Amino acid sequence: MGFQQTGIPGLLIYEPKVLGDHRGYFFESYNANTFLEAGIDYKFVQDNQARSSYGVLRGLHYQLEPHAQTKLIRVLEGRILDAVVDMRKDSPTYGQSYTIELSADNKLQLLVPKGFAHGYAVLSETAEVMYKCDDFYNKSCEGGIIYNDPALGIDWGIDLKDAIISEKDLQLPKLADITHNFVF
Ligand SMILES: Cc1cn([C@H]2C[C@H](O)[C@@H](COP(=O)(O)OP(=O)(O)O[C@H]3O[C@H](C)C(=O)[C@H](O)[C@H]3O)O2)c(=O)[nH]c1=O
Repeated sequence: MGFQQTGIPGLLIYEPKVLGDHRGYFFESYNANTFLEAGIDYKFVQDNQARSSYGVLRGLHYQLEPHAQTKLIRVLEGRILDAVVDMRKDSPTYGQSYTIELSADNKLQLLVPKGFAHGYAVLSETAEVMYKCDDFYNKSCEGGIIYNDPALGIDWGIDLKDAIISEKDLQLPKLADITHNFVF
């Protein structure tokens, strides 16, 4: 319960305190004071929610400054393989990817700071994903990395020949081919 390091600076797993009783359970899915007590101070301004079927793969996406986004991701229904890539040029873990299964059952959340590309693949029949962002959507600041970039070697947990991917995401570049200067 609480926050757990991932080995990548700033990328944290959060496990909420689940209060069960004879009716079911209750937990605070987000409480700013809980984060502040851990020295984590983000001002989330936008909540996103997406529903997908098995095999849908969204990402890997990021937004550049001045609209780079920190995200707090959780799953309301089903299971996903969540994946991030550290794109912070001055980071000791630049170019490293990290994956974790997030699900309605494990109730784990992933706190992804600005400077990461983010994506997920749906492992269950359907999945409902919700995430908080600390900056607003801005299409002109959007960027991304192709999901199967061999340099990242992400195992999405699904058979990629069955993956359901947007045309936009199929056109994304490899990390090595991204020329713009990341400003995070
Ligand atoms: C992200 C976003 C999208 N939209 C609109 C734009 C499109 O008309 C429609 C679907 O957008 P998109 O295909 O970019 O949705 P995803 O592929 O789920 O994108 C997300 O994928 C990965 C997992 C992420 O982490 C990002 O938050 C986000 O890029 O929603 C909005 O109106 N507001 C938004 O904040």
